[in-house]
Amino acid sequence: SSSSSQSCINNPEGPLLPLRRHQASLAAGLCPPLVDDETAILTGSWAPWSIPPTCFGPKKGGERSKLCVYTATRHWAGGPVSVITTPEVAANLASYILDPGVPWLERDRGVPFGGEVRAAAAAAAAGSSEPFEVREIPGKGFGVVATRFIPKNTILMGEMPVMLSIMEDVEAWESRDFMKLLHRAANQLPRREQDEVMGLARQNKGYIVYDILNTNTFQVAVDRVAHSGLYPGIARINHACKPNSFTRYSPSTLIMEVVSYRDIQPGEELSISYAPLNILSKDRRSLLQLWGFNCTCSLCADPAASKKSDAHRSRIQEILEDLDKPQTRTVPERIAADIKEVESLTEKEGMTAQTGDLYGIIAEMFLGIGEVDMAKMYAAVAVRNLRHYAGFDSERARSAMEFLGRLDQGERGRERGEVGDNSKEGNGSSRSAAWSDLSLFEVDT
Ligand SMILES: C[S@@+](CC[C@H](N)C(=O)[O-])C[C@H]1O[C@@H](n2cnc3c(N)ncnc32)[C@H](O)[C@@H]1O
Repeated sequence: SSSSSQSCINNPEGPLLPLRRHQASLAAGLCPPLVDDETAILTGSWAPWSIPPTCFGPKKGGERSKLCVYTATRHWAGGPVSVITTPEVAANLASYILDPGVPWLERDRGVPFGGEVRAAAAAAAAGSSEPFEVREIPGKGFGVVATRFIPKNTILMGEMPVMLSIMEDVEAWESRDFMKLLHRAANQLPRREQDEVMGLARQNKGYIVYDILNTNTFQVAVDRVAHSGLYPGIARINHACKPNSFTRYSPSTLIMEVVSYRDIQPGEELSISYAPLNILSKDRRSLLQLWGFNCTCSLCADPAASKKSDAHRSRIQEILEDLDKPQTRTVPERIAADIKEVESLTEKEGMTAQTGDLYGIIAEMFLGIGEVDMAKMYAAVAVRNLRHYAGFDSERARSAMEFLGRLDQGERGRERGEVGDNSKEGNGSSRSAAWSDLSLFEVDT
């Protein structure tokens, strides 16, 4: 077992290590080297970072590792990035900064990475202008407006972060040290990106770089550790409760993409939801306060509209609970009615982007009553949906694909007579042993 669980102090199983060449070095017992302020002095080397890192230790008596700022002036797509993180995360990130294996990833994804990334990476392939532009929007500062018709499911932007800043356990370090690192992270960027970052919206609350990050970042997983990621182009897109676009993040490339959620007409402002799509209006309102503005969408501001929407959302919850009841599961008509209602409600609420999880739950429910073919059908829908809305290499899509894979394997095993017949009819309470350990929603460790 020791060969399969070769472990480095940093996380060798993280999403940042899918490449064969990394597996080979892990097997050879080579972990990516840790780089911090001290190793930089001792070895005279801090590759792939362009500048030796600056670090601070944890609060007095703290157990946590150092916190450092790392800047690379040219990552694989051509741009710069400053990262405030631990030496462990930085070590796993290092080779990805140079080469995440994009052709290999694009084959899996089936679509090339879009927009700015391609432009930056290829630099050559100039060409058609973007179908949108940044404009001033009354009451909102700037915003992004479509200049041409944009069909549904168009990849509008694909961007690498210019700053990443760790979000987990931040109390482990002195906040004044953190602020110094933020300041350095911005200052170490080339002039153009520095100006771009400093020109972004802020709320005039507290220290300036901190304020800018608070107002503009997305939470992203870097080596499975939560960071806030700053994507300056995408940061110009304003919030709407029923948005016309959505974002998806690729943990193996760090790319954030903006994709149209429906057809968009010229002159229409591009919008994304800053809050999860499925929450109730009071939670949405208080969440949006974090960005320092009052939500004026009808879902927030119009009592009748938000009441109706909240009722739909609560009903969706109820249906999911109903599907979980053994007495529902013995009545095919009731299952069918539940699924139909849930589909109609999510459609009404503009929550199609979240139905991947829903279909996953339905697939598990069918598996639980031994309806393997139905389980497979819904699992396949979940996979398709999650790959599109959450991203082809997202954790959610990955676990859905694994679930589907295990269903297929179980099926083949069953054909070979290795496990008993699962397709018992009628008896909703007996969850066949052969399937019982399958679950789509495993907690990530
Ligand atoms: C990520 S920025 C979006 C771009 C920003 N409007 C700008 O000028 O760069 C977030 C900030 O935009 C403003 N904003 C975003 N969505 C808004 C909305 N629906 N209504 C009013 N202001 C909004 C808020 O000031 C918020 O703090």
